[in-house]
Parts: sequence; structure tokens; C-alpha cells
Amino acid sequence: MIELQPDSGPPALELDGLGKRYRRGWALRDCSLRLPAGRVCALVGPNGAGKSTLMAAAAHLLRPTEGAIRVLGRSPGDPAARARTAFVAQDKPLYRGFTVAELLRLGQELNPVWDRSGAEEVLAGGDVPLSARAGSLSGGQRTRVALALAVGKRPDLLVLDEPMADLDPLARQQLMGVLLAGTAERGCTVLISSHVLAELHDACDYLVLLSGGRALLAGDIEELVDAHRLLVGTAGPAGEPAGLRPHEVVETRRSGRRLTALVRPGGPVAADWEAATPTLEDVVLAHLRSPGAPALLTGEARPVRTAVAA
Ligand SMILES: Nc1ncnc2c1ncn2[C@@H]1O[C@H](COP(=O)(O)OP(=O)(O)OP(=O)(O)O)[C@@H](O)[C@H]1O
Repeated sequence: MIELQPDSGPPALELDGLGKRYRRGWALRDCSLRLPAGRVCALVGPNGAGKSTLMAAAAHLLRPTEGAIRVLGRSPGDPAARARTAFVAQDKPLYRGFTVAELLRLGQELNPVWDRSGAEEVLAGGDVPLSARAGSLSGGQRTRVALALAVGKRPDLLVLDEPMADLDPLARQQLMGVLLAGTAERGCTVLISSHVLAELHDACDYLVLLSGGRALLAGDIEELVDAHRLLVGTAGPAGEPAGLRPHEVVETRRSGRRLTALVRPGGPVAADWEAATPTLEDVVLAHLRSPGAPALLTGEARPVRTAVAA
């Protein structure tokens, strides 16, 4: 008997060996991963890791040098993919001479679907005068307008490059709540980058960690954390990590004779190690400090090679 699989539709984002080279070198290199539809995904990584480049490729703002990228099952340049994707770039570009009201009207005119109340809700908590010209707005006000225009588009994929950087802590919290409530209601996929992991932790259920242009971690946050153990023990006389051999070691740190190791267990943990479940922050920081660690992509994040056309 043939078992029928539920049709879950294409992933929101699918990268297969994606590479982007600038004159000075590769910004993304052999980057492969999947982001299933409906997830809220944190995109993290050190400065220059390739986060903005990945986002710009998804928004069809740059052409990859090699590999393939698909957005909602289509090429990023496909009009249907572009209509269903909204991107807020790090510098929040807006037409400076337009008033906020004019920008909102432009959003309404240019988009086949326009969610006026969603856009207004984003603006609501922010004291943004509708009559003010974009060029005269503060950084935080500009952020609100850019986010309002993106949300108003009612996208299926919302790509946000460090959207909260200009906002005060209260505004961050309020806006994140508004953004996520609206997108969760509609099953919209969100890809959001930030350097403040704590800011993303509560909001996101999926994570991509880029390092040196590659995905070092990608997948469901719970699965990623569950794949690791934090081991604390005593270093051997030569200082070498004793009893770690069956495990894949991401990082070891030494303080006196005390040794802490973040590992991906490859068998039972020896009795002389104390084992604990790490936090997401433990896992991310250990990988940031050890960019040479082997990559880990959990089930749904692994690319299905045949599904991606060049
Ligand atoms: N337009 C460009 N021309 C030349 N090099 C570029 C360009 N854009 C990015 N790069 C280079 O590509 C690499 C990745 O940059 P990218 O902006 O994608 O990183 P990022 O992870 O977003 O960094 P940050 O956290 O600092 O915003 C960097 O080395 C950067 O200097």
C-alpha cells in the first residue's frame, strides 16, 4: 500500500550550494539549507558572515555567483515570489521627500494586496506623524515606516535585516509582539537577523547560524539544542580532554583544571563528566568561538538536492 504524505508545500527558502563572490572574496560560499514555511527563523552570525548577502539574494536584490536559491518554491526573480516576499534592508531605504501618509498610499497602490490595518498597527505604538517627510524621521521612526510597508504587503515571507537596531528597548518589545502576532496568524514565514540573541530567543522557533559564508547550524531550535550536551569535568595531567573521544567536540574551555566541553554526543557520557543541557546561547556562542566545528543541519533544514533547480 502507498502511504500518502500530507502536502506541506514548498519550503519558504531553499539554498543549494549558494555562493556570492565580491571583488575581495566570497560573502557566501557553498551555503545549503532549507527554511520550512511558517517558521520564525533567527539568522545569526558574526559581522561579515554573509547574513545581509543571503537576505538580499532571497529578495532578488543580487545575483548569486554560483548555486541555487528558491523562494516559496520559485526563483527569487519570479513575479509571484517577489509579490509574496517583503524585505526590510538594514539601512531602511525610503523615498526621503515623501510623507509617511504618501508612502502608505504608495504601498497600497503598488501592491495587489494591501493590509492597511496591519500597516497602521505597526505604526501605532510609535508616535510617527503621518504628515512628516521620511527624510525628517528619526532612525526608530524610519524603522517603523519600513516595517509597516513590509507588513502591509501581507507577504508569505518576511525578510528583516537587523530591524530592531534603531529602536529603544520598549519599542523593540512592542513591535516584535505586533509583528509576530500578525505573521503567526497568517502562517507567514519570517527570517530575521540580529546580533542580540536574547531578542530573538523567545520569538523564533528556527535558527540559522552563518559563519564565513556557510551555514554552521540550521534547524528547529529545540532539535539543535537537544543535539548538544554541556560536559564539565577535570582535565587530564597534560590538559587534554579526557573521555571525550566518542563525542563530536564543538568546543572545550579550560579554567584551572576544570574543563567544559560542548559536544554532540556519540555514545554514553563517561561517569566522571557532569552532563547538562546547554542553553541556545551556549550552543550559539560555542559555535561562534569555534567556526571550524562540523556543521549541523537538523532534519527539515537539510536540502533535498533534487528539489532545487539551478
Ligand atoms: N556590495 C559589496 N561589495 C563588496 N563586498 C561586499 C558587499 N556586500 C558585502 N560584502 C562583503 O561580503 C561579506 C559579507 O557581508 P554581509 O554584509 O553579508 O555580512 P553580514 O553577516 O550581514 O555582516 P553584519 O553583521 O556586519 O551586518 C563581508 O566580507 C563584506 O565585506
